Amino acid sequence: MAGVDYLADERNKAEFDVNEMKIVWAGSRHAFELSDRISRLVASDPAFRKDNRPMLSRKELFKNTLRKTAHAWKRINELRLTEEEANKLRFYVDEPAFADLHWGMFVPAIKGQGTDEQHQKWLPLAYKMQIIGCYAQTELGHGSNVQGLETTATFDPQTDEFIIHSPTLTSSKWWPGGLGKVSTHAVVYARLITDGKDHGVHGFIVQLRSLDDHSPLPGIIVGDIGMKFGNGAYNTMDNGVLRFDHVRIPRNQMLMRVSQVTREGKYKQSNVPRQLVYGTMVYVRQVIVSDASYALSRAVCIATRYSCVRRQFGSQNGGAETQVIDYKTQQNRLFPLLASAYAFRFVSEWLKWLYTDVMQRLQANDFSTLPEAHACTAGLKSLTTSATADGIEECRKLCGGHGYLCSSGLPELFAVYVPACTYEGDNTVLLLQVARFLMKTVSQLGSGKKPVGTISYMEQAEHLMKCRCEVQRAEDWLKPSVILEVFEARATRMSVACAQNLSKFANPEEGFSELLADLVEAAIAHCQLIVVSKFIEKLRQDIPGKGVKQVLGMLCNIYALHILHKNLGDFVSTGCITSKQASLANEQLRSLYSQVRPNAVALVDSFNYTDHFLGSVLGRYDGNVYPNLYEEAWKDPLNDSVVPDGYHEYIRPILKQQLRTARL
Ligand SMILES: CCCCCCCCCC/C=C\CCC/C=C/C(=O)SCCNC(=O)CCNC(=O)[C@H](O)C(C)(C)COP(=O)(O)OP(=O)(O)OC[C@H]1O[C@@H](n2cnc3c(N)ncnc32)[C@H](O)[C@@H]1OP(=O)(O)O
Ligand SMILES: Cc1cc2nc3c(=O)[nH]c(=O)nc-3n(C[C@H](O)[C@H](O)[C@H](O)COP(=O)(O)OP(=O)(O)OC[C@H]3O[C@@H](n4cnc5c(N)ncnc54)[C@H](O)[C@@H]3O)c2cc1C
Repeated sequence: MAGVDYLADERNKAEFDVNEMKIVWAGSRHAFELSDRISRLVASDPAFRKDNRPMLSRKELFKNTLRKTAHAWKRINELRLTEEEANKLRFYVDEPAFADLHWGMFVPAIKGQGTDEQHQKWLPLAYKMQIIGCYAQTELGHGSNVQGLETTATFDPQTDEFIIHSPTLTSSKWWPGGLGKVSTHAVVYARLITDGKDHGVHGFIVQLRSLDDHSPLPGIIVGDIGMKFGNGAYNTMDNGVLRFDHVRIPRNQMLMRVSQVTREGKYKQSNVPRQLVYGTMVYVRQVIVSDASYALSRAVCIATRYSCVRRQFGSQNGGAETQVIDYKTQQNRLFPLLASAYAFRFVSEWLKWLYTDVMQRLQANDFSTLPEAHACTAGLKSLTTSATADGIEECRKLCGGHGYLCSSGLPELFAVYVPACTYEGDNTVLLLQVARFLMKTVSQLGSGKKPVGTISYMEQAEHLMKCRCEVQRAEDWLKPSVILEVFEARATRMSVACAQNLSKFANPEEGFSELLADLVEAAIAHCQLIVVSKFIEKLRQDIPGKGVKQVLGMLCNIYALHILHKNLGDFVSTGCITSKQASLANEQLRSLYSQVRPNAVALVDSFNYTDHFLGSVLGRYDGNVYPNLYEEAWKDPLNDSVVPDGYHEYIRPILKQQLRTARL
């Protein structure tokens, strides 16, 4: 029945002001209004339809993405959208496309690594999309090990040019999004060679295709790397392969903010750290943390609404069966994910602030916070994307069999999302960067160098190494100071244990290699502490709206206690808590699930997702799942005819044969 809200009872149970929570989730009233307006704009435009994606062939899918991207660009210009609005529009269109890399990596790479002159030349062209660019770093042979890249950029002083060359098969650029079929230009990372000397990896702007007919320029071989995981999903993106055969570019197309090559071929370094060459990755990792909260919240929204609609067992006297959300097992799987979505949202807001702060400092030649920004973006990218990928799959399972249908939206969400664990740095490799940062910090304790920012808790290392958790009753676990101290103690003890074990090796690098698995765990403990502490910090702010702060407090405690429960081995073995305190934490967790239960649907409504964006029959706002699931099935092309194509060739002969056998 149209217009009936099957989730109305659930919505009536809410104990907080949903409209105020929507503003908290969005970040501000301005962000909420903008998001709300743009998401409706996209949802109401038939050109942005996306429910047919799983049915399309790769070619159809890709052309469809080109059409949508062109339509989005047209609307952005017609409506004179601001950069913020245009980014939101692309977000709600919800289809990975070359434009993500153009705006998300090509433009930031030029901004971050180019000189003022290079900005003046290239940015206006890129802003108007008169050129389209991608970020060509990874090669067939090397992705994680950026210093191992093989592409060369050799300076030719005769002609004042660089010669870009792919000396081996493994030096072929491989993976860059937007490269395969669309980009006219790329920021290419290559080893800079002047006068026979290798100066390591630097960025260069290289034109790949003609601006007249789109054909590859001489010396360039370029194409798509082929079909990826899942139908539809990330196959809207033309991840590409690229080879150079002595391609010449003018000297002024080397991005020269960090280092320069003079007309005479002299290599000079500016007064800035060479790691700024990696700056675009720091920027995107920060964006990816924010994306994690959105992807996880989508899956959680679908699973929560459907868990309220779905009933199994427990009917008494012919009454309704139990809503599956009322099973404690369902709550124990779902509510920590709901809490994680909020936790990741808040930590990503903080990370955005950190990134902006670092950028402002860099402008003033203050590079002191760069290592911490690198560790935080790398670590949180790793933590949040791994948890989100696992969380989406868990949400699929929480929806039982129907979760496996494409119309649930979950298979595609999972397939699109999982590469986030790999791109912008493999998650394990990134955690090892955090571990290096931690080991450096521990080694400097007592040297007079004060740990600052997210690592400042290590200043109390002496106390944290021996403190005892004061929890005696389950309610004691609700105290933020208790949770913080326990997480700080665990992180400190795990890092210090690694450092002590490292010191037993004569060769530190050998020790690091041997202890990789422990180091990764110490890094995770540190990152989880950051997420918990930023959630607690958020709750210290003034948060208006009836019941909003209270319900966020419940989610914060669920996030922390669930992490504690899942990592009991760490907490107990490092002596941070006793097994009795662990069981009290579990008791408190169960009680928190009961408190959150009536608020569950309202908490996912607060994400303010349109049905278009969710793209899920199971997650529909009105909860009217079954008739729509039924209707959706009939739309499958297999149901276009009653007797399937192939019946006469393949089914009938078998049946006839069986008939003959049966007669015998
Ligand atoms: C608002 C607009 C929104 C638009 C949309 C945005 C789109 C974004 C959404 C994303 C969605 C989809 C797009 C996917 C696109 C994917 C793109 C890519 O994958 S691009 C390729 C990414 N590649 C990697 O991430 C490679 C991973 N490897 C590395 O980063 C490094 O090489 C690393 C970290 C492993 C270092 O290795 P190594 O030990 O060899 O390091 P070095 O010797 O080079 O340096 C050591 C030294 O430097 C410090 N360091 C390292 N990295 C950084 C950094 N990034 N910043 C600052 N400092 C860094 C390191 O800590 C060491 O310091 P030290 O003091 O010496 O210990
Ligand atoms: C969908 C997608 C989009 C992408 N888009 C782009 C793009 O636009 N531009 C671009 O340049 N690149 C892009 N990439 C490439 C991406 O950045 C790399 O794939 C990523 O950095 C991982 O590197 P790798 O493939 O070399 O993995 P590898 O490093 O080969 O990893 C393989 C395994 O080895 C392990 N490993 C590697 N090194 C270590 C170590 N030191 N210690 C312990 N374990 C280790 C890893 O944990 C992993 O398990 C994209 C990739 C994907 C999947």
